[in-house]
Amino acid sequence: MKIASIQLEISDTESAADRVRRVDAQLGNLKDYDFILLPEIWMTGYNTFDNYTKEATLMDGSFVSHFAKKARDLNAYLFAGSFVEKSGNHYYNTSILFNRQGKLIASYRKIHLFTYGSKEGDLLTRGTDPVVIDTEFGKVGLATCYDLRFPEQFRKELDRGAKMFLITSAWPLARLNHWKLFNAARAVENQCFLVSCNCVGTNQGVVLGGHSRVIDPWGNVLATGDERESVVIAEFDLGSVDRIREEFPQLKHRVAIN
Ligand SMILES: NC(=O)CCC(=O)C(=O)O
Repeated sequence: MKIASIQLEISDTESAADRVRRVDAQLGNLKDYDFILLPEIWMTGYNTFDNYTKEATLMDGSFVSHFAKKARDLNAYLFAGSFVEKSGNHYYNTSILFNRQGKLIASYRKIHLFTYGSKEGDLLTRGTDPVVIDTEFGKVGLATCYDLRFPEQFRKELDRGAKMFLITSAWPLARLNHWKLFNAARAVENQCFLVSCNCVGTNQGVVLGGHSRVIDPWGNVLATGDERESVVIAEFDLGSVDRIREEFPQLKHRVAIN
């Protein structure tokens, strides 16, 4: 399975339309990938809270239809990162996954909204449902940035059959050590592959941390970005998850603790 994580630069000077054009150009260069990822609220810029309600779109709006077509053109699973979704009087941080035919096969509303120096929790409604979706390679669990700090969400996804986690993020450089730690911990404790997509650049004074990761169930970093815009790529066999879990059956040794 070939995977590409587009570690996008976010700046306050680029318009959303220009950023979409730039992403389209990057996608155009990614031939023969099975999974492609984009970061969290990348079109608006995660920290540009004043634009959240202005730029919010419906689930059947232009953001979704645009990337449905891209997935079809690329013949790839496209995890298009997240956008501000408007639904009735509520706004959500919603990530979306398309299959190779451009069908929207999963949408996930961020459960753990970030409130530490962030207006996300004031502006948005939190999601309630962890998401795991079947793909031709196996089951995949979705999560968004701050969710990484909450292992119980990933355990729930494991219990629903996840063999790989896809993470969309706008995680700052200030807590890069936590980012690296949680990326590895969620992979190792659940014996899953984990692929993350973070932003770089400076958005509303927040320096974003990059270091998008591809991590195997042993915690080995198969690929990583640095603090510059790049496409992080890796190739691995998701079938190896079953072999690793057989060889080192840690998940069979769980004890229900009340
Ligand atoms: N976008 C986010 O959820 C940021 C999370 C973060 O900065 C942290 O957990 O630290």
